[in-house]
Amino acid sequence: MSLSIQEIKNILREHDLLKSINQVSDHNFDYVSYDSRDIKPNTLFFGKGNFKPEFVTKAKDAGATGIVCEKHLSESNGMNEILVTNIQKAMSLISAAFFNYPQDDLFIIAFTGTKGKTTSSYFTRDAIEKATSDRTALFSTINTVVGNKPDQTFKSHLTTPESLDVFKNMRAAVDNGMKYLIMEVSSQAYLKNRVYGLKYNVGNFLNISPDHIGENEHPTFANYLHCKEQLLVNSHTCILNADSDHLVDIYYAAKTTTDPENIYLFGKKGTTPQIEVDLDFVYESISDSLTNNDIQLNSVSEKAKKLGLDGNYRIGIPGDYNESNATASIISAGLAGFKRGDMIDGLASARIPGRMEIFKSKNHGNVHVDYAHNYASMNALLGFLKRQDPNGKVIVVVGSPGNKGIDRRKGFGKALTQNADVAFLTTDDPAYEDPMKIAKEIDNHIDHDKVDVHFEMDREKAIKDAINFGKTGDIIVVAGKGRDPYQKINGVDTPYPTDSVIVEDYLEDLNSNDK
Ligand SMILES: CC(=O)N[C@H]1[C@@H](OP(=O)(O)OP(=O)(O)OC[C@H]2O[C@@H](n3ccc(=O)[nH]c3=O)[C@H](O)[C@@H]2O)O[C@H](CO)[C@@H](O)[C@@H]1O[C@H](C)C(=O)N[C@@H](C)C(=O)N[C@H](CCC(=O)O)C(=O)O
Ligand SMILES: Nc1ncnc2c1ncn2[C@@H]1O[C@H](COP(=O)(O)OP(=O)(O)OP(=O)(O)O)[C@@H](O)[C@H]1O
Repeated sequence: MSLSIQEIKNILREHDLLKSINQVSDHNFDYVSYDSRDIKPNTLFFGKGNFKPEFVTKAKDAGATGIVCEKHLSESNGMNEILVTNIQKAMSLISAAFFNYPQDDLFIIAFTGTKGKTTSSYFTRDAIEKATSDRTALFSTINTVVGNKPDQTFKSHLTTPESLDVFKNMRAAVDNGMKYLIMEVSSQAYLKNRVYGLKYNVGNFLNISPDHIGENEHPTFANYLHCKEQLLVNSHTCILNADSDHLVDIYYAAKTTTDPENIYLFGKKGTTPQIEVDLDFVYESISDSLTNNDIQLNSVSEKAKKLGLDGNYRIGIPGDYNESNATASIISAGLAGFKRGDMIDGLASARIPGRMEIFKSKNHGNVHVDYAHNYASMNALLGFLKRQDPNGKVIVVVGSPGNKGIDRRKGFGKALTQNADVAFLTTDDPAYEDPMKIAKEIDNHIDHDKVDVHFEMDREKAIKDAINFGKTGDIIVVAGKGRDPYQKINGVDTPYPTDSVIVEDYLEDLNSNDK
């Protein structure tokens, strides 16, 4: 891979991003990086975000010969300096060119939404994996998969990576023989231009509710919605959940760049969308249990009928909200050319790490480990579990993160009051805040006539206490972290065994002791 200064100049001019170039030599760059700890000879270094001038010196000393940034720095004297009006946009466009536009060789299905991005991405990959002969890459919050060898699957740091990593990972995927890519696109990715210039074959809008608003995230809900809608503006074909809030706004965002003939709306049977546009697909819940869901999908419009997707589908994990996630996945796969028969087995056996994992105990009720970590997901999860088993007590272990999503504290208080009998408030990525202070803020929003509240900041102990509290028939929910292997404490990712492992190990002990 290599890229010349002339090519960079052309790209930046075309996109009106170039301020000036101070060219000291005429050569090609052989490597690109935004991190001074990852430099090779002849690197083009991107000075982005909260970077410090000393990182430029470090990069130069390590072999960087060019820098792209927004302001001149004396530390870059002697380097080829490219000044731009927007570093994030420039980095995305230059990275796509450096990695030789790998997106052109992938059929890309993208998902956005407040909830269900990871689930729908896994559903889609599992559904088509066999039919693609294992040639489906995945960029998800949990794992990044760029090939089939063990070292080609690795843990993700962000839901949607930095643009340079997006294109680097896509190049790896193409070189490893991947033909399809399923990716999650966060609103933050648009706010930070991590996918600037990228187009998707199919873009899904799952749902929207207030989240990720506050310091370091979105300034307002309007900005959050706007950022999410950019996925549709950049998709050749759009799939919209017609049961989503703000549907009119979302539909018109899709229509600005996509012919309505290439917009597919789906909804649950019996609900009336807030828009006077006919649905293309309707799904009906046939059964939802604690082990799986069955749905019937019916095409309504002529264009939907052509996809040949009608029929019954079993979904491998429980949660009635997963019916809409799976419907989006099925239509996405249909638009990629797959038929019902290609995907029914994969969808029926789909599993998502840390989402709706159920662990059975002999005498303490069943334990559900799930990633629910805001009002919408907690309410959907607890509501579903209560409908399944209305007689047991609902016992919930939950915390709320520090320095972000402050609104979640109120949301958890509300969801617990509506659905829970007992809450064990604990620690969840406290960052630079005191976890007890966060727990007290959740508690301020709980109605104590309805919920019995316990405080235990050691998360592992809180989980064990909640299990011990449970009796046969009770529903124990460990929410918010799933198989997340860290607690983010004071800027450090502190290793944590994961909720799932703690529950599994503890129940193994209890079950072998309990008669
Ligand atoms: C607000 C935001 O988007 N921040 C991201 C951004 O930070 P940043 O550009 O300021 O980078 P930084 O880590 O402060 O460091 C500054 C620069 O100096 C460089 N550096 C640093 C140290 C050094 O020795 N040398 C050096 O060159 C770094 O590589 C970086 O380029 O770039 C970093 C990677 O370079 C990300 O880790 C960081 O995400 C933060 C940690 C984060 O948590 N973001 C969340 C809000 C997020 O993006 N979440 C969404 C999901 C939301 C959802 O669920 O919908 C996501 O897509 O993951
Ligand atoms: N369509 C949905 N509506 C409401 N809740 C959902 C939906 N899909 C999943 N959930 C709940 O939200 C949790 C997170 O789901 P998932 O990881 O798929 O969402 P996500 O959009 O990737 O979330 P995040 O952006 O927080 O990483 C699940 O564990 C489940 O409790």
